[in-house]
Amino acid sequence: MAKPVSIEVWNPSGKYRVVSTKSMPGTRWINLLIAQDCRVEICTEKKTILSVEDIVALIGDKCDGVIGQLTEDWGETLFAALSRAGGKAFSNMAVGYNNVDVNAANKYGVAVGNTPGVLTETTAELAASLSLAAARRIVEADEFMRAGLYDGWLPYLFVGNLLKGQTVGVIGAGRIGSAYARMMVEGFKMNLIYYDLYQATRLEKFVTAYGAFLQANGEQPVTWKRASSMDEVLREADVISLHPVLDKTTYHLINKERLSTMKKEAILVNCSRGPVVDEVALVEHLKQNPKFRVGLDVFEDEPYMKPGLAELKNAIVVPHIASASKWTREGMATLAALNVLGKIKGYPIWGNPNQVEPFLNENASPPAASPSIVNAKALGLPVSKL
Ligand SMILES: NC(=O)c1ccc[n+]([C@@H]2O[C@H](COP(=O)([O-])OP(=O)(O)OC[C@H]3O[C@@H](n4cnc5c(N)ncnc54)[C@H](O)[C@@H]3O)[C@@H](O)[C@H]2O)c1
Ligand SMILES: O=C(O)[C@H](O)CO
Repeated sequence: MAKPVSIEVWNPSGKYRVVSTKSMPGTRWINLLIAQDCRVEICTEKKTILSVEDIVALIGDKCDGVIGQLTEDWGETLFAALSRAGGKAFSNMAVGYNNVDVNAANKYGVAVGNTPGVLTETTAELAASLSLAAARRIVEADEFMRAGLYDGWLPYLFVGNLLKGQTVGVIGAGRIGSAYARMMVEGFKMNLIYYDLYQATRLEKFVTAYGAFLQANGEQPVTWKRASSMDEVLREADVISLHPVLDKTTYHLINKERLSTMKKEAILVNCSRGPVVDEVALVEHLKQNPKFRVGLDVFEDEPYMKPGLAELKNAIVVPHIASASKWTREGMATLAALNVLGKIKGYPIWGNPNQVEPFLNENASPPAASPSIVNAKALGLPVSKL
């Protein structure tokens, strides 16, 4: 028998029981659920990562839907428990859903939601911040200053890399990868090389138009290239940012062999998922190549770092905060709640998960749809014509 898990209850008399495994930013998501007759239960346990047993206890005997987190293991056990409790909806409060076994959800007929779009620019901004911080050695310089080591300007003090005119490489040019590419091209006049399974047509058009604008103004135009292999990006780019989904094809995409093909002074940024990089190989590479720098938001065994990483001056490490802006986190909570609510109410699925703005407008009621259900097709759920 699992021990009871502490909760906070909103609208106790609500007809539908919706559980959130964590407290989430803002109150709009709670109000939207209450307005549609939901009793909202929020887990208030102090520990950061809930176990499968904790979540089974939270689901209990009757539960219509759950909002969960990317740190939780949503597999056979949890979907079976949710299904037994009468639940038909689960949403991650995240766009990535590599922590969810979608086949298990399909088996129990549970819709799986995610939260695309609302975190695109926020995540791209953090990737750009890490790129700049690594290029200009901002964290090292900050530590030096605070340690009282600065005794006057010197020609060699914290010399880094100029981004203008260098090449930015993007692996996974989807929503976030494309937004990051635009920031680096437009903001720093970098040339672009990208690799994705699909052509990023809008991104290519943007760089072409921006290059023409620069040329018309007497400046060096920026260029773009769609690489035919990932290795081409690794060989040619000065700054490389990783933005693919994590799946079998991207696990350890960056390994010892591939690191050795990169420029000795390259910068590698990872704001996707930790296991996209073989972190042990990365630590070794950083030790052997002190001018190679990394900016990491995600780690292979979160919350842990592989031994040696924390001691390296050529690594900047932050705790998975790429989507951490107030607007984005409140929006993620809203989208996750509306995914669950939409399924409970029998609404159709929103037609375009890349355009979720109508759900985020605080001054209007959200559309009667679930914003993004990743297994809608597998479950045969109807798609909204709105
Ligand atoms: N660090 C964070 O806080 C944070 C925040 C948001 C998203 N993410 C991660 O970023 C990922 C991407 O998010 P998105 O909204 O841009 O998703 P997206 O689906 O729009 O983009 C992912 C891209 O990866 C490409 N891709 C898939 N397999 C590939 C492969 N083998 N090689 C090259 N490209 C491949 C896809 O074609 C797609 O264009 C999420 O799945 C999530 O894991 C992390
Ligand atoms: O996938 C996501 O949404 C992130 O990792 C959380 O910000």
